[in-house]
Amino acid sequence: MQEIKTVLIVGSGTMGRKIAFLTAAAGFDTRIYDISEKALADAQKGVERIVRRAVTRGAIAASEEEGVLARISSFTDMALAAKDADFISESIPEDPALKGRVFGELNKLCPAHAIFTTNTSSLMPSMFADATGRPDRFAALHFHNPEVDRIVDIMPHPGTSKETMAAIQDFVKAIRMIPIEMHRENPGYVFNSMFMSLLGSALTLAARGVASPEDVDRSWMGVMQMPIGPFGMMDQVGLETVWKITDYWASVTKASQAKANADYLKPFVDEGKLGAKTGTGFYTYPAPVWGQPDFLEGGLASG
Ligand SMILES: NC(=O)c1ccc[n+]([C@@H]2O[C@H](COP(=O)([O-])OP(=O)(O)OC[C@H]3O[C@@H](n4cnc5c(N)ncnc54)[C@H](O)[C@@H]3O)[C@@H](O)[C@H]2O)c1
Repeated sequence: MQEIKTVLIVGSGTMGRKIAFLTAAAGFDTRIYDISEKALADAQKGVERIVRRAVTRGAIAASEEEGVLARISSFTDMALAAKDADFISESIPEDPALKGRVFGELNKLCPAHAIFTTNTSSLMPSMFADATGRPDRFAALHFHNPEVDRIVDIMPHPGTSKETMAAIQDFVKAIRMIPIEMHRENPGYVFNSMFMSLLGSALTLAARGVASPEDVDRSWMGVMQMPIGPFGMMDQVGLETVWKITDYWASVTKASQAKANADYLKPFVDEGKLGAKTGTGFYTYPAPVWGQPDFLEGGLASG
């Protein structure tokens, strides 16, 4: 398997820029490709903030800051971005047709040895493996929040080669993350599959009017001794993302409760109440009540 020197990040949004930081910090020549100069300009500022936060929390030394930024270059020209790329990490919107089309274009422009990975949250790599044109060198490589945790899922589809899985494992270790090697496709990977069950159960309780989001969170936080509950977590993820995933799986599984849960989330999305990033979701930010010392007592105090 070819040595990996140059990593191409496709899509420079929330995830692409975080992954770009990881690969640049690990010493890889890192290219970011996006469709517009505006997206790349935003990403540049975003990466700078990520680098500064990494220095603050001690993930890299202040003296490394310039070197990390210098290893990252940005492109709107796919051919230039793809030239000599050894490893591709894709983080574009969650649409199998779009992902397949973009990988198909990349296949024509990237070297034959390059490995293709998708950071999809909820799609199966087999849905667009053939469209990549190199299914044996394609798998999902899924990050959670690399600024907070180091867990990364590697999920093959039935056509992924063993060599590709081994090369991805090595790459994950090289960027100082912890690989969770999956043996087969599974919606939600490992962590998210447990996590989505929790969020789904919490949504069901609220959507059916069994208990308020605050009390659902209190229950989870109080019993499990956790600093945040499922609705607080949904606000962190972004309610449009939670809605999209809930709605997508409701349509795939035809589960009526999942559809009711998606409908419960939709007004938040329509009103732009997307959670922590917009200042309002189930809670208001930057100081949500679930972070207050007396939150657990809240039920008693108000009741
Ligand atoms: N946000 C998360 O917490 C998270 C976590 C893990 C995985 N993911 C997955 O990562 C992927 C990206 O999510 P995100 O939150 O970073 O999205 P985002 O909307 O923040 O960013 C998507 C980026 O892709 C760009 N883009 C759109 N079409 C493109 C194209 N044809 N070619 C190149 N770039 C294009 C957009 O301009 C944007 O910069 C999704 O598949 C999502 O499911 C998200």
